Amino acid sequence: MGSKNKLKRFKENEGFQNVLQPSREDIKNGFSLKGNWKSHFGNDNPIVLELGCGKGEYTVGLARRDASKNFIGIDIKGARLWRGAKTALEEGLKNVAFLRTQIELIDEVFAEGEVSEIWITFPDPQIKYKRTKHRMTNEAFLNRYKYILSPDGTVNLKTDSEFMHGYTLGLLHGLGLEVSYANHDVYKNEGSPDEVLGIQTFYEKQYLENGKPITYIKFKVH
Ligand SMILES: C[S@@+](CC[C@H](N)C(=O)[O-])C[C@H]1O[C@@H](n2cnc3c(N)ncnc32)[C@H](O)[C@@H]1O
Repeated sequence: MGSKNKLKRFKENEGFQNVLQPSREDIKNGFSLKGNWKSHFGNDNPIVLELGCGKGEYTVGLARRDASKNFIGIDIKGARLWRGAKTALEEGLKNVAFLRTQIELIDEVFAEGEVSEIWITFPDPQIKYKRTKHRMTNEAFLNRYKYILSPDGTVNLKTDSEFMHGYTLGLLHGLGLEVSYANHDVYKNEGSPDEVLGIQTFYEKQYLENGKPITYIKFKVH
């Protein structure tokens, strides 16, 4: 995408009421919506997050299917999440928001137990050892998810990366955490939930065109 187009999207994001772009200072000084997301949505419905949402296919796709929950897509790239925000506005989806921030700050933007479910969709696997700290299912991230999730909250990981799939299963096993469901090729091996098969992301479509198997794990962190 050209820089002119990006700038146009950044400008539009500023006017979208479903896009929140707190500065690092806003967050460090005590983010106003932390523990108070119901004031943004005007209801107390369960909150579901999509982390590293890109264009927000899961945020929008799940929101279309379930009006009884609120969905928040989080990504640092404003020009990408613009796509999901624009679609949600065009379709009048009131249960959608996008938050432009670092996932590392997640426990500063949501209060303890404020979130009911997390989707991690096609994260960069960060295979190199020195990149371990950026891997979105490492132990430090799992601890952040544990803090913001309600006691029966769940995490969903959908990825093309066999490395990420195996790494996460191994880590969960080592930590004694419950894996509710795992599938290493969701379109070949039956049994995945409808929302796993029925919503495809931008990256996923590219991986599918190249014949890569798509994996899925549903797990708990408490
Ligand atoms: C491989 S893309 C996947 C995007 C989308 N989920 C999809 O499947 O099409 C990973 C996304 O995660 C975002 N991301 C990676 N690390 C992040 C971080 N620490 N905080 C916020 N966003 C991050 C990137 O900006 C990128 O949009």
